[in-house]
Amino acid sequence: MSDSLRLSDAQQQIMATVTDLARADYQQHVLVEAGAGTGKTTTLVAAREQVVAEGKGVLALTFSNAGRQRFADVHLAQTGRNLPPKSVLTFDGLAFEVLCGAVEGRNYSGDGFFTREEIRQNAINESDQLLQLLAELVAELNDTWEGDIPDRESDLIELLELIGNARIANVFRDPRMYAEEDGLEEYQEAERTEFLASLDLPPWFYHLFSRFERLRRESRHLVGVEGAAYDLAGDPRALVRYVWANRISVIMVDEFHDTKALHFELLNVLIKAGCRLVLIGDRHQDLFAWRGLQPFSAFDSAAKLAGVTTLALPRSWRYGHRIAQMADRIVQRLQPGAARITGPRAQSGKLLAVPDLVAWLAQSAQQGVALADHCAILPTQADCMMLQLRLFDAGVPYRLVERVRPFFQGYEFRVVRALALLYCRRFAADAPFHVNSIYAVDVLMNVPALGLDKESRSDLRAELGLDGARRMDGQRLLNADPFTFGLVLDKLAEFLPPILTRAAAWPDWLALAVQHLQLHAFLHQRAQHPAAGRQSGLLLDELARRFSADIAPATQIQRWDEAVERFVRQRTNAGGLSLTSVLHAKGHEYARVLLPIGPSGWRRHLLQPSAAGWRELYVAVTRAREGIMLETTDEGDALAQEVHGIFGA
Ligand SMILES: Nc1ncnc2c1ncn2[C@@H]1O[C@H](COP(=O)(O)OP(=O)(O)OP(=O)(O)O)[C@@H](O)[C@H]1O
Repeated sequence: MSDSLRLSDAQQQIMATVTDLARADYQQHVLVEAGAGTGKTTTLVAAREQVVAEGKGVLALTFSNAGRQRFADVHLAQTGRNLPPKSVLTFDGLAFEVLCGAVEGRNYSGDGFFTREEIRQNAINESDQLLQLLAELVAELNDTWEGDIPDRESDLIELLELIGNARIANVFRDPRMYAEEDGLEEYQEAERTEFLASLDLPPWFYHLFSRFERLRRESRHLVGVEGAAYDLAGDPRALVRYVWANRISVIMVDEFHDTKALHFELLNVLIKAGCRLVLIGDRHQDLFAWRGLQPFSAFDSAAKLAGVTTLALPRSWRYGHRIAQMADRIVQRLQPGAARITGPRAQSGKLLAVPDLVAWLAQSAQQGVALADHCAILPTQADCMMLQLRLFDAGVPYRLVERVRPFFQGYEFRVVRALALLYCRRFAADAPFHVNSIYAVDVLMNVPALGLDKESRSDLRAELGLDGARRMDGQRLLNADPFTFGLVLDKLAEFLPPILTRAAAWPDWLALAVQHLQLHAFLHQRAQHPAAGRQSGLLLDELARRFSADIAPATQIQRWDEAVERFVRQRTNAGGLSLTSVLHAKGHEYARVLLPIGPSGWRRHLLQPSAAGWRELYVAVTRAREGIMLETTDEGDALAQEVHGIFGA
């Protein structure tokens, strides 16, 4: 334990209970419910040291890689030592260890999930192989589904993500999904379709999911780390062998709020293997509101375990009483009468509300204010795109955290760019050629309203060099030249609906194209969830508005390219503001958290409150150590009142 950190009484009580649990000769468990920033990870790391000192084998589990890294970092900071290998794993990481591991020449997995030879040859895992398997399956299924399943590489990556989420959510354990395809009565088929529609999933998704899972299991080489917990749930004895062989008797789960039914099944297996559980989490940080499914109540299930002691950590260390008050007001809306969240009075926390966040940031950047410890947190990635656009315009340097894409690589930007190119080629001077234009056209080719069949699409892709080999850095080697590119545009233009083949002035043509190519529907279908689909539509409108300026589209494209290049150069050496979505902000902390309260921000969370929405706002607010900064838009009394009600601003 580092000298600078003195554990509070509540933290010490947890330590003492964990020590008792490790020493006791009967099975006990501890469940700690605590608010954000109350020192959950800090306490768990300290408790782990104590259990190790008792001579017991302990395994710490988290859900995300970020959580695992944070656990390891806190351990290093507290003890000055690195954790021994494999002592903190994600659930999927543990499952992978178990399914691929062996002890004294015997696999943990009873039916020899992998042979030693396979492990030696490293034949396992590799998401590239998963992608290949999925690509083959999609190609096969598309014969039946007439090309409805999107099949570009980026689509396949998104489909893998969707399949991963479907696994965690265990949606296909729903009785409506059980029946085998061949034996389905008509009404069962209707029920299944309805269930899929209620999750906003297309009808082919069930077929894709179930066939993919079957193939993946059969091929055995293709178990990836991601989603491995799902496979392990089908082989519980392997898990028992693993903990016995490694003499693990205490399991600690950080981020317990992320436990889904699937993971709880594994925890039950661990209990049957004789392990004691130490579970710590914050029920309000469960953000897994995937497609409107009822979240699994891990805390309620854990509270019913035999021999469980429930404890709490009441006080935040991260932020002072002012931010604690905001967090508390959100929690009270989620769960009236919930235990109050408090923070030290001496550490007050700042609240600043400005009408234009971007202008404030631009001014601060000019005055040399370091923005590196500031993070703008938005509800979805699509919201991040909109803010990016504003930051980009104002020349404010920013850094994208985790999977947030630069807006100029998003579908919305690419599809509008491709339309501008088509217009140039058909009605104006020739279309400017640039590698980004090839990617843009590739997106447009997938718009269903254009009606390209699979063959035409793949011919055009081949002409653009999009099926070509990859370079070492994973980028494709695009070999199209301006001449071929022009021909591809001509061929693509043949698929335009008649109304778009008639000459019209530029911005009017663009508006017609957005409407007649049903681009909102296209983006909605590609979004991970409906809210993201709506935001994606707003971004499309905004980009279309920008491209509608009274300047020739060719000039506009060139200007964008120059601006993007400038921006990328500037970004590489700037310690700019971080920008992320709430999902990726989890587990991190920043000095200042910036929350835009506009249409592409937290507005709908305040005006159309829902439990999932409140949880997201709670996570965003509680990432702040020193202050919250709001961008308040003048959108009427109702919003102003809500902002006042939560933030006191
Ligand atoms: N006893 C203590 N004294 C001083 N600071 C502490 C103490 N316990 C925790 N902290 C500090 O409080 C902050 C939050 O701690 P920690 O990350 O462990 O909280 P958490 O509850 O796991 O957070 P989250 O809810 O975001 O996962 C850290 O900066 C940590 O160093």
